[in-house]
Amino acid sequence: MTILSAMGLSYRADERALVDNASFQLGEGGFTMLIGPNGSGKTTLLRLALGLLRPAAGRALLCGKDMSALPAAARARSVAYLPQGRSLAWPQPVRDVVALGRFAHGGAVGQLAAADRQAIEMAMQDCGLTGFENRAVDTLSGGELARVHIARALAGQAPLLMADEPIAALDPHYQHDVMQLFRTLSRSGRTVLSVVHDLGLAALYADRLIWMQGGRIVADGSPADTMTAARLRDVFGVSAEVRQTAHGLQVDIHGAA
Ligand SMILES: Nc1ncnc2c1ncn2[C@@H]1O[C@H](COP(=O)(O)OP(=O)(O)OP(=O)(O)O)[C@@H](O)[C@H]1O
Repeated sequence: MTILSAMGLSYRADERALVDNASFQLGEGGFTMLIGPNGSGKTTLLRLALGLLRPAAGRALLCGKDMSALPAAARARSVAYLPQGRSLAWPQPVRDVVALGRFAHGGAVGQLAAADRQAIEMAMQDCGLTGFENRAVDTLSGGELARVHIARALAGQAPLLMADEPIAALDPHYQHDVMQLFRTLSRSGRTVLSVVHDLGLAALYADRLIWMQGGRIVADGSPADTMTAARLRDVFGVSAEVRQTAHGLQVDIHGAA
């Protein structure tokens, strides 16, 4: 079953094509990563696919329905979106911020049902936040706060998770932890699409890589099929070695090409 269908999406600003005729489909389950250099259009494509930007051409369908026509609450129950720029100015406790992820289910803070509380506890546990529940979010480190945002997105238990650089602030342990968590979620039927900059993690954890360059999708397939030294040179301008090891596909970046 197709969960998300992006068909010929294009977006222009300042007389420039930021996304140009991009098409992809996501089925049930699977961990897909959107990769590409800075400014290649990944965030813009995510926002188009979510119906948050109006395309110059093309359509985005969620389970066959036009994404932009869906009421906000229905969309939030179907898609958890973890945007790139995240800030929290107020000193709320961690648990209350994670609870915001239940809002689309009617679970406002202060009137949470048992199912809401269970989803919140599970999301905090999955993100390594046990013991942080009552900490004010303005006292957290950047990495701890990033995990709170991920937990908030997970608490909604939406079938589709779209995340924009969710692990940028995390140390290697938590980067792997979150990638492993996303993979586990995708194995249990949730569809995960994430922008990731770390090509080593992309090679190790993704089922599928969608490569962007200059606003266009230039490759789409498994890491084994698409992650080649030639493509890394072409798309990212780096000299790299890609090899299959006992731990999976490994990418060694030697430097700028
Ligand atoms: N509203 C806008 N008006 C003009 N230019 C824009 C607008 N939104 C994005 N851009 C430009 O479009 C290009 C693509 O931006 P986008 O954020 O989609 O890239 P990205 O691949 O997500 O980049 P990064 O990896 O740096 O986060 C960038 O050059 C950006 O400056």
